[in-house]
Amino acid sequence: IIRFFHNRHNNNNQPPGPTALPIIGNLHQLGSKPHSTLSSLAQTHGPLISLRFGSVTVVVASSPATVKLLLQKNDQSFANRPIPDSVAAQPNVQDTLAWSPADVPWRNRHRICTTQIFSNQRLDLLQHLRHQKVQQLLHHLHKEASTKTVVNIGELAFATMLNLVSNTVFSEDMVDPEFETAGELKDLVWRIMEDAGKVNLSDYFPGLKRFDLQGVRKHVRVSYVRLHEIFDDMIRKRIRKRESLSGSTMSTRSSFRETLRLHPPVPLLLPYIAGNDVEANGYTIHKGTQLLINAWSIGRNPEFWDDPLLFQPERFLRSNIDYSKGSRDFEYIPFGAGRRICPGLPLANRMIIHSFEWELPEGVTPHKLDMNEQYGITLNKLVPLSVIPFSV
Ligand code: HEM
Repeated sequence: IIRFFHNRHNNNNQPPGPTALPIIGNLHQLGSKPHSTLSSLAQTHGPLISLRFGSVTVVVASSPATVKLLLQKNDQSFANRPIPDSVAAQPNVQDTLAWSPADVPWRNRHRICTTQIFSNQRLDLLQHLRHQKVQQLLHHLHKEASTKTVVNIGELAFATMLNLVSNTVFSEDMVDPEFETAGELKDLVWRIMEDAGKVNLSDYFPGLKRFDLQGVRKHVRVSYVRLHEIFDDMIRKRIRKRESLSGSTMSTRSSFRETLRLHPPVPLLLPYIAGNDVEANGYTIHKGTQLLINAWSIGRNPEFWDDPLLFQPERFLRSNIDYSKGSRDFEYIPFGAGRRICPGLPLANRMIIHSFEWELPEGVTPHKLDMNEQYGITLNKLVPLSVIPFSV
């Protein structure tokens, strides 16, 4: 009760929002899809809203301009994250990059990630290890397949990547009426990726010295560039062929980006906490307030995206913006933004898993797939996708 009156007293100039009940605040309003509820509330109250989750005051930003203001202009004030009790209960939370305070050790570890672990050069060099892991995963899936027949991707998901892959490759692409034509593309991807993954390139490419790392790197990079060029070229041809751009295309890269726009695996990013009072849009975000960023809502905002609910990978090809690192104007932020942006982005961007062949279980057709979402810190499919892996 003291907290309730204390909070009411402190409400001065907070961003607007729905009325909060004593003790529970707005928790009863969130429902099973908070990202979607918060998006609707933003339509009523504006792009910066205040709520109370129990005794915690939370501000939610739902427009690119507010995200830019908070995570770029005021990035010092929002450098830290509140640690939820459920996370704090786990061992060594302070040692994880995601939840540690933005102090000098965090900065060093973040820098090591960017320069040593996820740099393009390092990712190129370690590609063969990732291939090995994929092979192990495939092996596991085959064993599963021989015993259980159907593999539940939902259960296997290591939250972000596999969800994303399952959303992109299975759900949206399979709905494409021209999906049959993907066979040719798959052969092509397979060939190029195999080239890129050859460990001992000297056997494969005469003239390349065994330990000529420079050459290996060059080749690997060239392979990726070639892959993307070929995708882009195929899509352009298709665009020319069919003046109307409805339906999906077969570009892996654009399909991944489009999937991330419509189904961002971390819909509210990870929470931030205000280190001091911050003025935004004429309101005050008080020190200690939690900040959520609704990336899900921003990706579906008709002000920034034409026909936002349609799955149209072509939109990324038509745009001149370089989306590989998010966007300058903050309308595309599936990896977050600002100083705590996801350091795994370069790895996620190139994890095109190409070794899988899948079938839907009998009686299931692409059009019947349920694309509804289930909320969690990572967004899952409400009905997990079941598929049968075969012939690798
Ligand atoms: C599709 C794949 C992925 C998506 C969509 C994704 C998304 C995100 C998002 C939204 C955040 C929070 C950013 C913010 O609060 O502004 C984040 C943080 C983080 N991600 Fe990722 N991520 C992906 C893959 C990866 C991978 C592959 C790694 C590492 C191997 C990784 C490591 C991290 C770490 C360490 C943080 C915390 C950064 C910090 O707070 O300093 N992520 N990610």
